[in-house]
Amino acid sequence: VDISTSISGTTLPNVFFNASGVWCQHEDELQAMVESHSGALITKSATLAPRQGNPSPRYLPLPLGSISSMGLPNEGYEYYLRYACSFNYSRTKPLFISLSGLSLGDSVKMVEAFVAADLPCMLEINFSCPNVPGKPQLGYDFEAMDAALATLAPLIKKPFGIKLPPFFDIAHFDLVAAVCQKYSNLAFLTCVNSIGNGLAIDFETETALIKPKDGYGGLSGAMILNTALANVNAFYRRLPDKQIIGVGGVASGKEAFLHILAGASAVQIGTQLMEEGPAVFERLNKELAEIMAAKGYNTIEDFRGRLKTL
Ligand SMILES: O=C(O)c1[nH]c(=O)[nH]c(=O)c1I
Repeated sequence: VDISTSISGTTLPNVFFNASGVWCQHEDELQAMVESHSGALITKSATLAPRQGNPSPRYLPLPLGSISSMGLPNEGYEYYLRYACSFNYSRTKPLFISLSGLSLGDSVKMVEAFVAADLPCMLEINFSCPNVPGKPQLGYDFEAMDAALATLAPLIKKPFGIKLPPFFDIAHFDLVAAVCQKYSNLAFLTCVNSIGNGLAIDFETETALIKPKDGYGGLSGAMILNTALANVNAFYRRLPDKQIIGVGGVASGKEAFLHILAGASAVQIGTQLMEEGPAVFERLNKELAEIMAAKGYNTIEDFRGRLKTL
């Protein structure tokens, strides 16, 4: 995502954009993203049919991040296909489309429609929605993930990416990387989705904070930064021919710097965008540029992936 941004005189690639799900369900939100200082934008994960999602309260900020169980509310893939057809690709910033089929058959139908439209937007196939009651997420079923990629990668033909859940076992990093390596047009991995099925409880009322699923929801924000950095770096080390988009716990230029040091080529913002609004992107670009200047780095490639170990 090298939409360059000129901060303090230097032109830097603008590596920031929204995490799918935040500020991207409706056209007015997407327009606010276009007008923001983000380097790109991505739509809310789409299903075949529109969905209301789970009952509210379904998102809440927490002291160290947030908990959410939205339940895949979206306008249906045709809404985002129309948006992608009318998007001005020459004048704006790169557009990513997130698809999250409730079945492989649904994903195939949505992918076929986007492929038929032959648009410059980039597909990010979501393998990791943790909040659809009764639907275990694909990201934790490695055979099903492999089968889905075996079907979808040849259909998509062009470069595309997948949104992965966090993994917590070295053997899982190895297994998932081995699956991803098989698909040459799988160009990027977005790591990580929320840490699924956490539980936030109100001490006074002794009640779960969010309504869906007895209060179980995805954990995001500061509390998942170190898990996100580990996943970005694990796949960066294992998949040198692919790019990693880092997401999880980025609230300032500092966490963005750490994601890039771990290997990220771009950085998505979720909870902090939810809390601060699209103005967050101007601040993040400025802070990252200041950190780079202070450390003597001129470009992202001067430090991307250069994490040292002891
Ligand atoms: O509940 C959601 O809509 C949701 N929530 C998440 O935390 N990740 C996802 O990929 C999705 I699709």
